[in-house]
Amino acid sequence: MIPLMIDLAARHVVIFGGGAVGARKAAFFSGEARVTVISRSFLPALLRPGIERIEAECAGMDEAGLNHLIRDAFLVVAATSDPGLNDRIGRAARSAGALFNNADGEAGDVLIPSVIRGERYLVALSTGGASPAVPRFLREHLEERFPHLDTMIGVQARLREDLKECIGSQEERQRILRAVLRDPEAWAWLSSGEEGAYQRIWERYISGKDTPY
Ligand SMILES: C[C@@]1(CC(=O)O)c2cc3[nH]c(cc4nc(cc5[nH]c(cc(n2)[C@H]1CCC(=O)O)[C@@](C)(CC(=O)O)[C@@H]5CCC(=O)O)C(CC(=O)O)=C4CCC(=O)O)c(CCC(=O)O)c3CC(=O)O
Ligand SMILES: NC(=O)C1=CN([C@@H]2O[C@H](COP(=O)(O)OP(=O)(O)OC[C@H]3O[C@@H](n4cnc5c(N)ncnc54)[C@H](O)[C@@H]3O)[C@@H](O)[C@H]2O)C=CC1
Repeated sequence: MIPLMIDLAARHVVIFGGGAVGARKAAFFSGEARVTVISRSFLPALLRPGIERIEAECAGMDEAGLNHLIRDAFLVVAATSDPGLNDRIGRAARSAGALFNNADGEAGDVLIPSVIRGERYLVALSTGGASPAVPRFLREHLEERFPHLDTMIGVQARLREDLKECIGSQEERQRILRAVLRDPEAWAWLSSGEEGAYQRIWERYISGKDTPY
């Protein structure tokens, strides 16, 4: 499997199963795609505008019934508690040419990763299905460890432009950018905002006498 970033605006994502897993997948997609959840019951988290719901018992549904429900889907997610049903949904999705993610049953052709997203970055973590607790653990660890990552990216972006004006050697510029990333104090300064942190970093690494890198 390989990671891709896909623009789902105006795409239709059809999710089977209105439990905790179906609700999590719906929240994941509903910021961007049109989302329909099909289930015989729905958790309260799914009872909100922006998510279309179809109440249906799918166990006895024939292929034609399933095909009708996914007819214009770009991606189909099976998140019912019945792996046999999930696998049938997967076969229908494949024959309709839609991508398929299976929350429980035979693996589909799409896995949903843990995602850490800021204004200027996106990290997706996966174990390929081996241990879903690990991507979540890593997400929580990284969120806690780097609460100001967006600010650091802003500082780095500005620094790399400004360094081009005053330092001719690319190797030297690279060394400074990397030294800032490894400097615990630089990370601590970020909590006071981008401007203040930038000034202190500039002073330490460029205009000041102290060049610790
Ligand atoms: C294969 C995959 C299919 C798919 O859904 O795409 C899948 C499958 C299964 N997960 C199960 C259980 C758990 N899933 C989580 C958490 C997440 N699971 C997610 C993805 C995936 N889960 C895909 C592979 C991802 C990968 O590894 O790369 C995340 C990343 C994204 C998301 O779902 O939103 C999200 C974290 C989001 C976040 O918080 O950042 C936790 C942890 C927890 O919640 O604390 C547990 C309990 C602990 C455990 O069992 O590990 C079970 C039932 C096992 C059983 O019956 O015991 C199955 C079915 C099976 O294994 O057959
Ligand atoms: N992929 C993942 O990240 C995870 C997957 N799982 C697995 O995913 C499955 C779903 O988990 P939960 O949401 O916690 O289960 P749940 O039991 O809370 O929800 C299942 C949903 O599917 C619906 N459903 C079941 N059979 C149906 C049918 N015949 N027709 C229509 N709707 C039907 C139910 O009404 C319910 O809304 C479980 O098998 C679980 O082991 C569990 C944890 C994480």
